[in-house]
Order: sequence, then structure tokens, then C-alpha cells
Amino acid sequence: MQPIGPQLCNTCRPLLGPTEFTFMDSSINQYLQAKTKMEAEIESKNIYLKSSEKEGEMNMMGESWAELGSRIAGLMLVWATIQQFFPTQLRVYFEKLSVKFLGIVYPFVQITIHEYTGGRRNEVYAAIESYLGAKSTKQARRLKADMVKNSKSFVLSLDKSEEVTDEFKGAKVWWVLRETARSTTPFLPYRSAPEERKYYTVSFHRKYGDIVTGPYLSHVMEEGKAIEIKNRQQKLYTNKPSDNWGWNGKHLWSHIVFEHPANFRTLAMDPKKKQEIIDDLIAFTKSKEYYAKVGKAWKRGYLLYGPPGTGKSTMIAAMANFLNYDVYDLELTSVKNNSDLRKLLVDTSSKSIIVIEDIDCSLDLTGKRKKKKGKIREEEQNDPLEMKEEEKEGDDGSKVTLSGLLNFIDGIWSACGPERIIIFTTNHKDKLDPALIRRGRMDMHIEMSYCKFEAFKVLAKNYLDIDSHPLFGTVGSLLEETSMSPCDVAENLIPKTASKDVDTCLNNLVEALNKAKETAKLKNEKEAKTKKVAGKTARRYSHWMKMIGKLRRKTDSENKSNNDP
Ligand SMILES: Nc1ncnc2c1ncn2[C@@H]1O[C@H](COP(=O)(O)OP(=O)(O)OP(=O)(O)O)[C@@H](O)[C@H]1O
Ligand SMILES: [Mg+2]
Repeated sequence: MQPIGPQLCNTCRPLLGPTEFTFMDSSINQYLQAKTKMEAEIESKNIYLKSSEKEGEMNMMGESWAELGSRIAGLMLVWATIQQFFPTQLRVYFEKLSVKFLGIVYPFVQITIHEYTGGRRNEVYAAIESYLGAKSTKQARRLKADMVKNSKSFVLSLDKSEEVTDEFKGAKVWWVLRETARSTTPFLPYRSAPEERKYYTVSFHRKYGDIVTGPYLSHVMEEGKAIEIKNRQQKLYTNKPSDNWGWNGKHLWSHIVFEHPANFRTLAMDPKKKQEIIDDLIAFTKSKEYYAKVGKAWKRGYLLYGPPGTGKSTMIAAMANFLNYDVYDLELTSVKNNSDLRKLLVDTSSKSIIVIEDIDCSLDLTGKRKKKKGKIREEEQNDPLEMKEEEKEGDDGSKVTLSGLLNFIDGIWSACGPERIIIFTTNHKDKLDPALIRRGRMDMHIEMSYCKFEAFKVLAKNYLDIDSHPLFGTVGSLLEETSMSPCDVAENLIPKTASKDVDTCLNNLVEALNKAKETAKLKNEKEAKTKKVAGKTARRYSHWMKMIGKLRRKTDSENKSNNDP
């Protein structure tokens, strides 16, 4: 026999639902009117059904609906009488009794999952959406289609009020996507918050409660998340200035679709180092249990350092594409204080990379802690009171401080979401406070260096589609003798004509390398000369200082002997 619960929901709810609610708050007279109206509606439904093709079958259904309707209406009458004439205690008793009774005649349970909870998009809702999207293609008649990654395919999801049935270990469930009406209050300057809008309901027989709330929902989450990862569009977020977070302070980040083409195959660097990084990333993504076991937050920090144009930003994009993670590009200069920094952190999702580019330029975080005015004395640098002053400055609305940033990376708040990577980039590693880049905060320090022969081969393959060439030897030895960033090498390799003349491109590169070598030689000679002159001046200075000292001592002793009696 088909369970009548959810069928009752979908077929009869439009008839019974509103009438029932109106009745709850009204008098018996209103009830009688409502009952008459409802019976009329049920009757009209019967009339409609009678005229359908399967007349006999529908007649039976119509009768059973009418019967059910009149039974419920009877119950409502009793309920209204109780509400009107019985004292509160008795009413509570009857309320309990009616719930019990409803449990017998309507043994279905319903769980609601809202799209937004506590101001954030509910991850459970998102997983259910993906899961049902895959399930609904065969069952539902109305689906929504969204474009995903590279615009190659569509992701389908359930449309409003469509129902999808699912079965798990013998338990049958009914999913429906519902939507509450938006607020139309004319007095409010804003419309209703988005968290009040969409929600899924899942209905099932009470006897399957353990299966559905346990293994079934876990199964839905797992499957949904897997589909989500497969289909998801990576996003590139950037933080809005603190003053621009919206009336409810909930819109901290703005985003666009992340479509950077970088990947590890096209990244030019030492292949061994590259493999090490790839292995490290894979190990990180598979270490959920390990991190839980050792009691560490599931996060990892990478410090990318090296001269300009050596591929630090490109590496971040390659990592994001490799892991299929979102990127949060954090602009520290537009964060007002440490408290706002924490809010931004809490608002990032899991499976994401939080990036702070050029950390040495972002804030006054370089080297040791500094005072605003004048030079700080050595003993003041480690003074805990000094640090407290600085902390105070960060929280009362002035600015982000070093300790605020340290807490952001490795404090209690850093564990507020799983599977996150934090990356800093800098051109000057030596300028950074050691506390900022110690292991545990920045677990892996990756040097992005000038282009060497192995990296050049990758670029030659990328830009000219060649694995070898007679000029490779010359290029290789020139790269050993001079320093050129992969960015500059790549620029020389880009064909300047449509014919893609490989020889011309490589000759351009050889010429540029020779020029760079010559410039570096001249620069070195100039530096050596300056050093030599400086050394000579220093020696002369010390010689004259010695002479002056001698002269002073001699004059002092002569004066002393002249003054002796
Ligand atoms: N290692 C590399 N492999 C492939 N391409 C590279 C590499 N390094 C640089 N490039 C190319 O040079 C351009 C600039 O590189 P990128 O922005 O990654 O350098 P960066 O190290 O972040 O520089 P900066 O320190 O100035 O921010 C990129 O568009 C990329 O095409
Ligand atoms: Mg960069």
C-alpha cells in the first residue's frame, strides 16, 4: 500500500492547509464557514476528478479525500471547542493528545533544511541541492539549469515545488524544494533577508526515522559533496573595505568566477621541487583523519618568496586549479582592525586558499615590531607591554597588527573551518618577522628563483612547442651565467609574428640574455669599484683618527709636564 502522508501533502495541502490554519485562530462560526468552504472545495475536486479519464478510480480517490477532509474538519471542530471553553491546563493536555493522535493517523515526519542559517549559506543545503540535481533528472518535470566550469556543461537542480522520491535501505523519502514569499513591507528599507527564502523538506515514515536521520542523510551529504566538487565553479574572492559590508554586516567578500589557466604542467621550475609541492598538496587533502588525530587544525601554510616575475602568483593559481579550491585574495590594507580580520576569516569556506600577496608591503609587519615615531631601542622590542599596546591599537578600531595577523593564521579562530590553505608571497623574505613565517604558520617555504635550464625547457614547450633545438645549449649556459626571471624569458619566447618563427624567438632570447649578462657584469664592476673606494676611504679615515688620537695624547702629556711644579 502506498503511504498516504506525503501524497496527502502534495495533493491535499493546497485544499486543507490554509483552511486549517485560518480555523486555528477563529471562533466556531468561522470554523463552520471554513468547513463548508473546504467541503465545497473537496467536492469541486471530486467533480473535476469525476470528469477525468480514469473515472472509476478517481471516484474512489475523490470519495476517500472527501471522507478524510470531513474527518479532519470534525477534529478541527473539537479542537476549536476545546480552545474556546476549556481551561489552559486541560487545553495543554488535549494538545498533547492531539499530537499523539496525529502521530497515529499521520505517521510521517518532515525535516526542513534552509538555504541560509546564521547568515551563511548552509553547506548541507548545497550538498542536498547537488544530490537531488543528479536524482531529479529522471523524475522531476521542472528543473533548473546552471552553467558550470568552462561553460561545457550544465548543472541541473530541482525547481520550486517539484517532488523527488528516493529510496535507501528500504526507506522511502520525498524531497520537495519550497520557497517562502519575500517580504513586501513598504516601510522597511530592505527586503527580507535571504535566509528566509528557499528550503528543502524531506518527508518519511516515522518507522524509518533512524535510517533517514542517520545513514541516509550522511549518504546524501557525501554524494552531494562529491558532485559539488566535480561541478563546482571555482571562485575568486576579494574582501570589501570594512565600511562597505552592507546593512547587516554580512557581505564581507565579493567574488567572480576563477578562470586562471595556470597549471603545474605549464609552471616553469625545477621538476623535483615541483613534484615535492604536488605531493605535499595531495598529502594535505588526504590528511583529515591525521590532523584530527594529532589535534591540529586542518590547514597548511605556504610562503612563496623570490624576485619579481618568478611565478609566485602563477603558482597560487596552479595550486587552486590542481585542488579545485576557491581563492580568497585578502587585501590587508582595506581591513580596519584585528576584529574585522577575524570576521573575514570566519566567512571563508572550506576547500579554499587564503592569499596575502606581498605581505612585506601590506602592513607595517616587517622585521621587528616598530614604534610609530623614532627608532625603537633593542630592549623595547621584546617588552610585553609594548606588545599589549600594539594589541590594543588593533582592536579599538585603528589597524591590523602583527599579533592580530599571527592569531589569524594560527590562533584559536584559525580552526573555525577545515581544509584551508594560507599563502603569503614576498620579494623579501628576510624582512619578515620570524614569528610570522615559523613552521606551523608557514609550513613550507618555497623559493621561486630565476629561470634555469629545466624551467626554460618548460617555457620553450609552452610557448614554442619544442623539446629541443640547436640553440638550447647556448641558452642553457647563458642562464647559468646570468639571472633572468621566467617572466622575462617567457616574454622573449613569445612569437612576435603570426608565423611563429622558432629560430627568431630563440635568437631574441640569446640576445636578451647576452645583454642581461653584460649589464650584470657592468653592475658588478661598478659595485666592486664603489666598494674599493669605500674601503680606501674607511682605511684613510681610521688612519687619520689614529693620528689625531696620538697627537691629542702627546699634547696632553706635554701640558701635564709643563704644569708640574
Ligand atoms: N615559473 C613560471 N612558470 C611559468 N610562467 C611564469 C613563471 N614565472 C612567471 N611566469 C609568467 O610571468 C608572468 C608573471 O608571473 P607572476 O605574476 O606569477 O610573478 P610573481 O612572482 O608573482 O611576480 P611579483 O613578485 O611581481 O608579484 C605570468 O603571467 C607568467 O605567465
Ligand atoms: Mg605576484
